[in-house]
Amino acid sequence: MDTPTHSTLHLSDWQKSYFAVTSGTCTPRQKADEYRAKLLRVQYAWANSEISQVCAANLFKKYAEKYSAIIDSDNTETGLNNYAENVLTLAKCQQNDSDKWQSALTTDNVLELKCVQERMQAGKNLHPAQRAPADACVPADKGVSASAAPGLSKLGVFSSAREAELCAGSAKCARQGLDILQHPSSSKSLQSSVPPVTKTSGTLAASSPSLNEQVHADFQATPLFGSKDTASISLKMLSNSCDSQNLSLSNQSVPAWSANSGKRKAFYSLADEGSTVNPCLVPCQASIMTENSSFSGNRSRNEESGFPSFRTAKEQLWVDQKKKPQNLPQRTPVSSYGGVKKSLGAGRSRGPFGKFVPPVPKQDGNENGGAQCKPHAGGAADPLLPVDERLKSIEPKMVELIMHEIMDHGPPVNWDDIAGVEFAKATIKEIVVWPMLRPDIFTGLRGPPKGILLFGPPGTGKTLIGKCIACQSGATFFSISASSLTSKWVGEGEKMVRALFTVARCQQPAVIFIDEIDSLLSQRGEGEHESSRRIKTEFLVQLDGATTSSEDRILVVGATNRPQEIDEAARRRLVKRLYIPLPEASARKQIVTRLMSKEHCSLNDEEIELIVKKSNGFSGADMTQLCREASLGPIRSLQSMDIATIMPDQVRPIAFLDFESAFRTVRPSVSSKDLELYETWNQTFGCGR
Ligand SMILES: Nc1ncnc2c1ncn2[C@@H]1O[C@H](COP(=O)(O)OP(=O)(O)OP(=O)(O)O)[C@@H](O)[C@H]1O
Repeated sequence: MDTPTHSTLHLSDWQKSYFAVTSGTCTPRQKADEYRAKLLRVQYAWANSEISQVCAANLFKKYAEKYSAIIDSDNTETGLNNYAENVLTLAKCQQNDSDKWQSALTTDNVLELKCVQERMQAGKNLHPAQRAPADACVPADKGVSASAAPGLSKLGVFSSAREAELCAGSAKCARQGLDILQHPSSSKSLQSSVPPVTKTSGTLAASSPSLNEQVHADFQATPLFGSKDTASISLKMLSNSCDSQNLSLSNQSVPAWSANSGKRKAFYSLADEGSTVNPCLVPCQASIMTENSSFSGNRSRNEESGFPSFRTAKEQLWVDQKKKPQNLPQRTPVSSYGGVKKSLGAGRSRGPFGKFVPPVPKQDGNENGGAQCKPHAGGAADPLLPVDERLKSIEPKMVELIMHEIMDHGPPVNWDDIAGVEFAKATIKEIVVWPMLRPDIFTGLRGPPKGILLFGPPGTGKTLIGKCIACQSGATFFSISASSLTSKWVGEGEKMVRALFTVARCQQPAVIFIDEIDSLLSQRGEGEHESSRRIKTEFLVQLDGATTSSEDRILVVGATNRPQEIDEAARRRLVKRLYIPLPEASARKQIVTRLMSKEHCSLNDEEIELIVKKSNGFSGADMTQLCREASLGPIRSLQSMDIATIMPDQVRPIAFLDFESAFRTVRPSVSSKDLELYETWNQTFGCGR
C-alpha cells in the first residue's frame, strides 16, 4: 500500500483503504493513522452515547495495546507527535482504567520530547507543499482529502468558496502558528509569550473578516474546563505544524494566555481539548469522522449557524452544558421515584453525563424513563467533558461506584405498600416529604431535618420507608449498608463517604439511606479501628455540612436494629428517631391480603383472620416469607404430575391448609427479649408518642 501523499487523487485512494488497513504490509504511518481513526471513532461513539464509558475504556485499552509501538515511538513519521492529542487522552484513561498499561508520556514531558522539538523544527523548514497529510482537511460531503488549501478549491475539492477560504486561512495561520511556536524556539516560551488575543486583523481577517470574528467567538464559547483565559491550542498545532495537516494556530485565534498559565494547564488544552477547537482545525477532523456516517448530523448544526466548520458532538455538549445554569436546586416531579431520569449535576436535564443513562424501561409512561437511577457519572471519569465543579475533587472511580452500586434503581414504593407503622408514616410525610416537595413553604423552623433514624427489629420495613421517602419526594435514592462502607472499601471508607455526599449534592433532592448505621456510628471503644474512626468523623462532618447548608436538600435516613450502639454525637444529629415496630394485626392482615390478591387463592375472610392471629410476633419480612412458603403448597401437592408438562390452570389455588403447613417452617425472627430492648430505647430516645 502506498504511503499517503498530499495529492488529492492519492488521498482519495488512500482514504478508500483507510479503514482496511489490517496487515503488516501497511506502513507504520498508515498504522498510526488507523490507530488515530479508531480512537476518534471511539471518542465520538462515546460522546454520542453509542457506546458506554466502560466500553470506550476497553476499546481504548485494546487499541493502546495493539498500537503501543506507535504510542511510545519516537519515530518522527509515526510516533507520538502526530497523535499526541489522542494519546494523551488515552494515557489519562489508562491511568484510570488499568494499572498494567502506562504510557511513558505525560502531560508534563511531552513538550520536552526531542521528537516533538525536532518536528517543530522540521515543520518550519518544510514548504507546505512538501508536507504529507495525516488528517485530511476536507469538506465533509466530498469524501476526499486535501492538504494545502490554496489551489484546491480550483480542483473542486471544496464545496464552497468559504470552505476554501477557511482552509486557505488554515494553511496560512499554520505557518504563522509555527513561527509563534518556534520563537524563541522553546516550548516553554510558548506558554508565556503568546500575547492576548484581539479581534484585530490578521491572516484570517485578510481572508474573511467576518469569519475571523466568528472564529474568535467560537473560541470564547469553548473554554477549557471553564477556564476562559486558558489558551486553546490543540496539540495538533504542534504536530501538524510540520505535518501540514492543515491544522493551525493563528495568533489571532489564540485566546489570552495568562502569564501564569502553566504547562499543565496548556496541556489540558492540548491533551484534552482536541475538541476545543480552532475552527480552522475542525474540518480536518471531520474528514475522518464523515467516513463514519453516523456523525454526519453534526454538519447540519454547523450549516445552520452559517459556519462551515464541524463542531463535534462533544463540543456541542460542552457548549450546551455551559449555557445551562449549574448547581441550582432542581425540582423534580411528585411521585416520581422510579420515574425520574436526572443527570449528574443539578440543573441539567441532559448534559454530557446524561449520555450514560442505563436502558431502564419506562414504568409509568412518564417520559422521564422508568427509574430513579441516574446515569452513572461517566462525565466525571471522562477527562474530555466538563464536570460538576463539586465532583472534580472526587476520584472518578468513586463517583462511578456510587452511581452504579449505591444509587438505588429499584421499583417505586408507595405509602400503601408499607403496612402499618401509621405514626411513622404520618411523621415522615409531615417533616420530610412535604418540606422536600415545598421548600418554599417549609422554611425556617419548618425546615426539614437533615437526618432521621429508623430503628426497630429487622424486617419491619425500614428500607421500604427510606425508598418511599425518596419516591414520594421525587428525590434520588442512595442506599448503602454501613458495613459495606467499612469493609468493602477498606482504607477508602471516608473517601467514599465524602464522595457519596458530594454526588448526592449534585443530585438534589437526595435521600441517603444508610442501613446498619450503627456499624458506621458506633460508640467509641478501646478497640476502635483507626479507619472506622476516620469514617465516622467524615460522616459527621458531611452530615453537619448538609445540615448547615440551608440550600442542600439532602436527607440522611439511618436504619438500625441496634440503636443502643449509636454514638451520642451521631444520635444527636439524627434528630427524628422513629420506632418501626413489628406489624400489628391490622398490618399483618394488610400484608397477607395484598400479597394474596396477586395470586390464585381461595382464602376467605375467616381464614385470613386465623392466619393473622397465628402470626402474632411476625415481622413484615416474616409475613412475606410465610406467604411465599404457602404459595408453594399447590405445587408440592402436584406430586404425581410432571412439572415440565403441566398447564398453569392445573395448579390449584393457594388454600388455608398451605398456610398451616407454612406455619410449621416459618417462625418469627424477633425474640421478645429484643423487643423489650427496642421498647426501652424508644421510650428513652425515640420520637414516638
Ligand atoms: N410494613 C411492611 N409492609 C409491607 N411489607 C413489609 C413491611 N415490612 C417488611 N416488609 C417486607 O419485608 C421485606 C423486608 O423489609 P425491609 O427491608 O424494609 O425491612 P428492614 O426493616 O429494612 O429490615 P432490616 O432491618 O433487616 O434491614 C420487604 O421487602 C417487604 O416485602
